[in-house]
Amino acid sequence: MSDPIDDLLDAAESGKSIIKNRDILHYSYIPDIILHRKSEQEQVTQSLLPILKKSRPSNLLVYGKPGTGKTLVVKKVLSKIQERVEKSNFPIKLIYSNSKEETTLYGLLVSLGRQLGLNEKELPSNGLAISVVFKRLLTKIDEDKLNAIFVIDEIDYLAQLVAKTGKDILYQLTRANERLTQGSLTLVGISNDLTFKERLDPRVISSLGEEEIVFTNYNVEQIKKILEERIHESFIPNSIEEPALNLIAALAGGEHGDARRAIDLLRVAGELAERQQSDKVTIEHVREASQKMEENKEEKSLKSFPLHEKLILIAIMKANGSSTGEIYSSYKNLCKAVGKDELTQRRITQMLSEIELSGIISGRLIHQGIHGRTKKYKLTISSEMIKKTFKDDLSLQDIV
Ligand SMILES: Nc1ncnc2c1ncn2[C@@H]1O[C@H](COP(=O)(O)OP(=O)(O)OP(=O)(O)O)[C@@H](O)[C@H]1O
Repeated sequence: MSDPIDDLLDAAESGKSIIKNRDILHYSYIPDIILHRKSEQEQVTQSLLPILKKSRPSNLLVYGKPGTGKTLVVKKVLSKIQERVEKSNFPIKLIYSNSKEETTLYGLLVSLGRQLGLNEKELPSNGLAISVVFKRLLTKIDEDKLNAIFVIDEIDYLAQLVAKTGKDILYQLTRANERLTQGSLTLVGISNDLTFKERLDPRVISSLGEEEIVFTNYNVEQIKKILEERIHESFIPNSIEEPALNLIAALAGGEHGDARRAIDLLRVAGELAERQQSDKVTIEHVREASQKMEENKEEKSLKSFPLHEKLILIAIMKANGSSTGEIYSSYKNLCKAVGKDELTQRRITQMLSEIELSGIISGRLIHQGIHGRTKKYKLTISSEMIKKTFKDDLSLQDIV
């Protein structure tokens, strides 16, 4: 009898492999050529260039929709500067951190501190006041006479973390130079939320946005060129059918030209083709990949909801298209079934609007004559998806 594991391993060893270098399809890969971003590369370089001349660059804000190459361009400019400063003995520190990878402001500051060279003893991973952590970062810059550039990716997320603690750390970061006697600190913020600035303190806006660069959206043709370049490096020749390539470009380029989505689609479609032992990626592989990615996204977003939001979603699933009042009574029953105290109707109404923003449900206002108006909600995803995802949740297993 054949062994199912051996069968698969044999197929993988002897079978067709159309992807010749998987790493090139990873989101962190920095390609040699960055297409369609000449002026953005020039602008970021111009802005950071003073550091090579031993003076402090202005703080910089880089904006643009997701997947428009912001991180890629900034990282590439930093690595080129790094190559050059390694040859000189001017103490420059280029530090990159992503706010989304840290759940607390403390964690983010510690990650910056570690990259500055502060160890656990000099900067413990917890237990200090934020102001003390911040002071230790500045003292390190000062004592070592460092010229530091802090790149903070997804800075809009940091702004949210800061808002939660009520500390004006962003303001302090942007104005750190006033507290340094030696060395300097420049802040480069990257944001894909174009409206995030509107929520900041005006003092922060003026110091953080000393310079601003906006990354425009890629169009479908540009996405196609980026894909062709990547395919050339990562796949064996002639392994992507032209209609498949066009479909990836159209799917990723349709909304706002998201190069990350395009490359992810390409990778997933390539993997599906390999798994099916096909020697070409076809339009069907791309469709399947797109569906799979969409499902993963929905599943991830469903899993991230807190318990009461999940209960609301189950309530809607049970009576799709029902009114706020009906959802509320069904939700109350579910709370009883899982042994949790119910929240107020007012809070649930508010939560419904928040969930609607995520796109998982959609609401429609219904006028009921003399009875006023109510909002009816329905799921935009399948109830199977909700069942499948929540079945893994011990506290929800019995009610889905
Ligand atoms: N012009 C380009 N040429 C080649 N690859 C690109 C280009 N622009 C983006 N990419 C690739 O697309 C992916 C997303 O790019 P990047 O991370 O820079 O986007 P971003 O604008 O920072 O997005 P986000 O705001 O979501 O972080 C990366 O894998 C990157 O290599």
